[in-house]
Amino acid sequence: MAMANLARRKGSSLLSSETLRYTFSLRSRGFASGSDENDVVIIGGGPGGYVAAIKAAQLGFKTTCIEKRGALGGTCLNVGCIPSKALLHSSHMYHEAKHSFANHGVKVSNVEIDLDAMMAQKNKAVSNLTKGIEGLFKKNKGKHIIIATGSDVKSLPGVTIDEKKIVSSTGALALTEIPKKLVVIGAGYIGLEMGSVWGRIGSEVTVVEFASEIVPTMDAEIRKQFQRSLEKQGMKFKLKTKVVGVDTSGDGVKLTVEPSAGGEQTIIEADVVLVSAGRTPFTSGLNLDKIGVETDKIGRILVNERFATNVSGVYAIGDVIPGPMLAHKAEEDGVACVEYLAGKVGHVDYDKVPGVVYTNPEVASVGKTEEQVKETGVEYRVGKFPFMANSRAKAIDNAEGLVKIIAEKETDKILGVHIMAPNAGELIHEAAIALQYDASSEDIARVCHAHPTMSEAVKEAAMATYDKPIHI
Ligand SMILES: Cc1cc2nc3c(=O)[nH]c(=O)nc-3n(C[C@H](O)[C@H](O)[C@H](O)COP(=O)(O)OP(=O)(O)OC[C@H]3O[C@@H](n4cnc5c(N)ncnc54)[C@H](O)[C@@H]3O)c2cc1C
Ligand SMILES: NC(=O)c1ccc[n+]([C@@H]2O[C@H](COP(=O)([O-])OP(=O)(O)OC[C@H]3O[C@@H](n4cnc5c(N)ncnc54)[C@H](O)[C@@H]3O)[C@@H](O)[C@H]2O)c1
Repeated sequence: MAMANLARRKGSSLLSSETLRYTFSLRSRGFASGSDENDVVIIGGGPGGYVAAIKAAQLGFKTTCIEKRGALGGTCLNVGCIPSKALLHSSHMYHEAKHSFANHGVKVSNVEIDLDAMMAQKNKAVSNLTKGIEGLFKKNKGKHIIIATGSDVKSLPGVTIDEKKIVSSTGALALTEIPKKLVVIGAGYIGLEMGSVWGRIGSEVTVVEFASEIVPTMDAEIRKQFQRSLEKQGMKFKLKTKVVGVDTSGDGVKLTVEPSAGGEQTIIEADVVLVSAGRTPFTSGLNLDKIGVETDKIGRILVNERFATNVSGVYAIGDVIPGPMLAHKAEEDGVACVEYLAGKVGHVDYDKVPGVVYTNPEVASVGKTEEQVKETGVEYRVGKFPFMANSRAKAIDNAEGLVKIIAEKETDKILGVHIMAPNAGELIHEAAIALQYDASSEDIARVCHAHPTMSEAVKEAAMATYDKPIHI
């Protein structure tokens, strides 16, 4: 019986070029069955790699996964999606207990944070899930080797990450004390999520952002409301500002900042600084230049629609190639890539990958922003519905946010959906399906939605797009 073969490599020395050459030779052999060789070797056990490995085994390939970390799951499970969502949930519960329970007639006194317990709960979630993948590997038999080396934190000139005073997201997920003053560099996904975690449990959070707005990729109207909401929660923003120097010689950190366009410098003091100004593809140690794999200016491996690089037999998926740096996108890449290898047709549409910022409220979107639609020159309609007019949101006293739908004027085909709500990350999937199947706003509006649910706001926004809503 074929057993799961999990080859792990610890330490910083990554895959040798020898292993990559080995991968080519396997591909050129055309996945001959009955041999002791692997059909598919996958480098990296993150969401891209481990999902590709499972799919490859399901499709009958002899597969091996090579992972340098001591656990599977990659950035996402070990130091990304999962631990951050664990801390977001714990800190949210604390915040609710302190600020919202009383409104619901629930009296609590002495609400306190036990940071060790909070971190232990996060660590438990991570280890359960990473072990779970090993279970999935065994269940799917076969030798599994996953390839997809993911991404790493993008460093900033003159800012050295020590994971103590100057931390990346990895350090921010494991602080042993609540910093009095946290400065976040970059108002993107990581900055706003981790800023929320520490802000909720007591840190004074200042976010320094180079651009003139937070999450520059977000629909502008939603973004403005989102920023106001975060400001109400106490987060401070310094937009159009860049960090030009960092001094860690004293007890804390002194950051020198100046306007992005240049100008007068000021000093911001912090106990901890989080560097969250983007991530960069991770290909260190792969000797890509030696084997001639083409990359773009920022180091992303270039692939065709079948995930093949310019070097025969070499494929790439996930954060290491162009496209949204998201776990679910990496998973879709993994499945599609292996399906192509099996002679089937794979499918990933990068224009329909949902994105979610897991703050409170959450902000979720799929498809185009209004600004992007405008740029295409297509005539469009916008329908909106505020949660203030949604009965479930009112019943639970959490009615911040809205649903916004953008549809082509002539055909009513939905082009983009943007939701700000406590559970926007769940609500967005109705819209993702609608976009995938080229639905019109009327299609959504005519589907019976259960009452009372937050999803009714999606239906009402759809009604507002092609006609009129009922409840406003
Ligand atoms: C703090 C944080 C929060 C995030 N939250 C979310 C979220 O909520 N939702 C979401 O969709 N995305 C989130 N992301 C992004 C998500 O983690 C990535 O998009 C996703 O992990 C990419 O998957 P991947 O398989 O391409 O790469 P990775 O998950 O980075 O996995 C690559 C793996 O390859 C291994 N590796 C690298 N080189 C070698 C080598 N030479 N040999 C062997 N192994 C190697 C690495 O050790 C790593 O385990 C978050 C990221 C961070 C940092
Ligand atoms: N909820 C999620 O799905 C989730 C959560 C965390 C991370 N991620 C993924 O991880 C990736 C990396 O996250 P991130 O927050 O580091 O990147 P990001 O791309 O989301 O945001 C980076 C921000 O930093 C700003 N910036 C860049 N250089 C700067 C500088 N020198 N000074 C000040 N600001 C600067 C950018 O304008 C941008 O707003 C994200 O793109 C996302 O794909 C996703």
